[in-house]
Amino acid sequence: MYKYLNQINSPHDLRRLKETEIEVLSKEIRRFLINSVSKTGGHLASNLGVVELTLAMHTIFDSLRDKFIWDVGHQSYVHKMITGRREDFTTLRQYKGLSGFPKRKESFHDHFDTGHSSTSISAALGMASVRDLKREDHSIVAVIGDGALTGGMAFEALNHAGQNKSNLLVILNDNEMSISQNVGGMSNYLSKLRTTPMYSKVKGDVENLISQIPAIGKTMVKTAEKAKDAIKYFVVPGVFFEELGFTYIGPIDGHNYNALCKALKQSKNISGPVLLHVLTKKGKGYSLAEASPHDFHGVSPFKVDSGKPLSNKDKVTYSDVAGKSLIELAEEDQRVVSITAAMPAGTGMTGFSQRYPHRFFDVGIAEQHAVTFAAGMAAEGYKPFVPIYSTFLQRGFDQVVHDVCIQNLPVTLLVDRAGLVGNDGETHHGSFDISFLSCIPNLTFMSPKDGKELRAMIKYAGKVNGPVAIRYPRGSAGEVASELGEEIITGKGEIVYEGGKDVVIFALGHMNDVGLKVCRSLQEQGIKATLVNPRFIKPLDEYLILQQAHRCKRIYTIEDHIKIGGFGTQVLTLLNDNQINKQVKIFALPDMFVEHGNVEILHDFYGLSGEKITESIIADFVSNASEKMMMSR
Ligand SMILES: Cc1ncc(C[n+]2csc(CCOP(=O)(O)OP(=O)(O)O)c2C)c(N)n1
Ligand SMILES: CC(=O)[C@@H](O)[C@H](O)COP(=O)(O)O
Ligand SMILES: [Mg+2]
Repeated sequence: MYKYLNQINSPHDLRRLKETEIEVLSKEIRRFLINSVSKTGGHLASNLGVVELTLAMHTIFDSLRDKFIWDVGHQSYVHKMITGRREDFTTLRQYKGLSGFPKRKESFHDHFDTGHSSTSISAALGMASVRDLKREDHSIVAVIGDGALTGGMAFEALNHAGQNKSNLLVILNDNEMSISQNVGGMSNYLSKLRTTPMYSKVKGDVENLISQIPAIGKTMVKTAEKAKDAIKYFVVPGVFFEELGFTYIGPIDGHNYNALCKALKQSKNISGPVLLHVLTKKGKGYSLAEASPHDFHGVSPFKVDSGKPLSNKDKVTYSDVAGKSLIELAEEDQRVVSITAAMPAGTGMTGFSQRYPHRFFDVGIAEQHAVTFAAGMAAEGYKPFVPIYSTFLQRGFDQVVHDVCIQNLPVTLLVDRAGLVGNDGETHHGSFDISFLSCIPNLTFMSPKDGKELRAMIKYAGKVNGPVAIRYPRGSAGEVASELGEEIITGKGEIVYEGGKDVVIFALGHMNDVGLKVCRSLQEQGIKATLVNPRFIKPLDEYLILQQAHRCKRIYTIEDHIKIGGFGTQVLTLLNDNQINKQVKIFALPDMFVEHGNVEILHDFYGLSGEKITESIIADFVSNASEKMMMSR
């Protein structure tokens, strides 16, 4: 079935194949990827686009000695396939299975872990600098997409690399797409490079030509220099990168294996940093993905013929609710705008962007900028909302502190993908936001138990004249009724289930679902439990928490977040400050990076499933009862 693919046991095997055989191999790789990812889910379109590029890199370089750094890393599947991990693709992104991103612990061919965007050039430059200090001579290659190039870190690194002068190859994989359509001035500049009449002109020819312009006399020299510069700007391809100190090669057809090999070889002989501009098609070889690369960027299992997902995708997600609620708010309040850092669809904002194109801003993969941009708008009297994944907000921490909260500006962070996200794993779980946000003065911080409450919280945020954050998870928000849900009052929680005084459970946000199951199971065992939805992480509903803590024998908290600095520790501090000396058990994630896998499996493993929590609470009651018996003897 896979004539040539089956012959590739290591990258060295590539060098035995002829050009025509590489062409067939490329098709086989694409067929393998489509079939395999259609069963497991994963990042498809980006990988289909880099087949020839990856093969050429492995032909010209030796990935055990030379170091490839894949930006974001979602396009590293082909690299994984030909570095001995093809068999593992049945387990892709599953619990204990193959990671969807490069992992140093997975293979000696992976030299740097990625997942968040725009880190590759910095990491590559760091490695190149050590190589130079040690006087070693291997190659370092960063592969960065046009989307990832919109991230500030990439520019910071280009700026440094141009001056540093270390030998370093940056391959710019330009497919004119981020997850959605790419945006920004750099993206426009790359489009111009694609269409320049100098398309394949080698820059040396042009520079030669320029150097032949005669310069006579002092004024003439100056004029000639100016003219040279002007000409250079018009005719030297990639002058932006050239001026930064890079040698620019390209653009090269990224699906032409021979041309790629030639350009990679050429780059090896150039001293200093080189930028190789490669043009590829996202989704190449799968017509549905070529036509709609956005839909096949990250997929759940799907039918290959139709491209339709296998499972029912009609569930309303928290992101959907956020998008709809923001449209409603924008209707009422002209000052409401929405800002995304390259995640319009993932954050549920497609509808908003269509409805209010002039009030919607996609700033590229630039979370820091997104937050400060929002602060600027807020300072001018607008009400910016920033829907952003919890994990990517980590990038914007200082901006939240320095630009939003110190000035007490009315920016609302819609912290999507809070808690464990599942298959993307440790780089993407949203398990730190409570720790890093709740310590910031002026911020109001909430978490809804369901979609209905999210809608109410967004409405409430619209009225707050200061910074607000609302955290909610990836996935289904349950049924969202058309009415708004209970009114949100600052610092007020609610009792969700009144079962009695043996146990009180404070469950944060979506963990109320679990909390409810636990209460019912405990009830069956004769343990009377009450469930409280605190709604607010900041300010805490101190009255309700203290009241319930006084009244109940045992106190538990549940959150989809790490324990350190989380919601439970704040409850603990409150009780301590109020001299309530009862034992509190915090159900939260441990102090470690949680691996990839299905969220239910992970929650169960880390003791956050209804079953595990119920068992643990019952065990407390049993051990307490036996302690009492021992003491009475
Ligand atoms: C800091 C950060 N923000 C957002 C993302 C989400 N994200 C993953 S891939 C991607 C688009 C990348 O586009 P590009 O680099 O051009 O790669 P392509 O998929 O087009 O090959 C985005 C926005 C991320 N991984 N990291
Ligand atoms: C690679 C990356 O960062 C994104 O593609 C991410 O995987 C999207 O996650 P969601 O599927 O939760 O939108
Ligand atoms: Mg791209």
